[in-house]
Amino acid sequence: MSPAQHPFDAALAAIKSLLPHNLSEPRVGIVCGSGLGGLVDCMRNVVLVPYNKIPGFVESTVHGHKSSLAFGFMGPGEGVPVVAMLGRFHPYEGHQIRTVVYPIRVMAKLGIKDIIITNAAGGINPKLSVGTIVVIHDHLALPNLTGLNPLIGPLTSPTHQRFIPLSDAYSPSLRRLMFLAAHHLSLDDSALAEGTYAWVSGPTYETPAEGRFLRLAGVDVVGMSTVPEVLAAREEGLNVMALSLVTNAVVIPEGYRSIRDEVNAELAGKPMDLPVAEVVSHEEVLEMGKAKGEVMMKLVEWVVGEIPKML
Ligand SMILES: O=P(O)(O)O[C@@H]1C[C@H](O)[C@@H](CO)O1
Ligand code: HPA
Repeated sequence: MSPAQHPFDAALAAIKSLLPHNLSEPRVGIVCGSGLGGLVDCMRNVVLVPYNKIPGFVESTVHGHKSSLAFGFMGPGEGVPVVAMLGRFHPYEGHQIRTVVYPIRVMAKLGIKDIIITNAAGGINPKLSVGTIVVIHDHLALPNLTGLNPLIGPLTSPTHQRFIPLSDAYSPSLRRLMFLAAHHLSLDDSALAEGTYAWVSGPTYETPAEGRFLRLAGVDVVGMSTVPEVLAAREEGLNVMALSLVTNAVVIPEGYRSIRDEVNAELAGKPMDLPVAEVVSHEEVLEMGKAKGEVMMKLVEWVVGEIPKML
């Protein structure tokens, strides 16, 4: 790469050199969360571009995340040209926050106008069941509040605004389409919910106290991704929809668990029968992604088919 060349130009040139012309101008971008790479199965004429062929991209090191962009068509008829990230980058992998959002910027420069960002998340709101898909309408980004914001630093384009409002970050039109999709697919009301996503850095899952704190803060689901991508997408001027699949429950059951009470009850000859807190694992997260991925896939496919009719 010549020093005068902008890094985005190198990435765009590498991608385009590997694509047939009809796939090189995608309209919609999709980010596949943990266990949700099956979304590629509803794309046609798929061409994969491995991340290691794209300057500026790194590899995803997380199990369940591949490392390719998938280009293809989705939806009825000719279909809508889409690009899907099979595998994302998380700051906890050791990637710089700018690297984490770099693919979003590249997809924007390829011409996408709308982006659907998916993730696996822990349920904080006890009303949400494992397997529910949550349409995110707001977020609480603890790392942003303490200085890890992907938009810190020099602007990456002279057309970007320095200060980005987030009151309208999650497109009401796209969210509306999602609920129409659920109706169209005759899904139960409980299959699709709305809620606030908390971004935490990970890679540790929440302690019970952190779970309670997030609940008190009005959070519905918690995860380790998505928000940096949303911020970059908004800076790039994209319409954003973000979806969480609830893969596990975070909040511990009421009444759990005083060891002193337990010991005293045992000593009094009346052992307590208390529930044991769930211990979450990434394997469980991936399994739920596979089990419910098909519902997510059908919803996303329907929405993508409708997007060109939106304007
Ligand atoms: O990439 P996402 O947010 O879908 O993955 C979630 C958060 C962590 O990366 C991982 C924890 O199991 O799943
Ligand atoms: N916490 C944070 N991130 C997650 C979780 C969780 O419980 N489940 C899936 N991603």
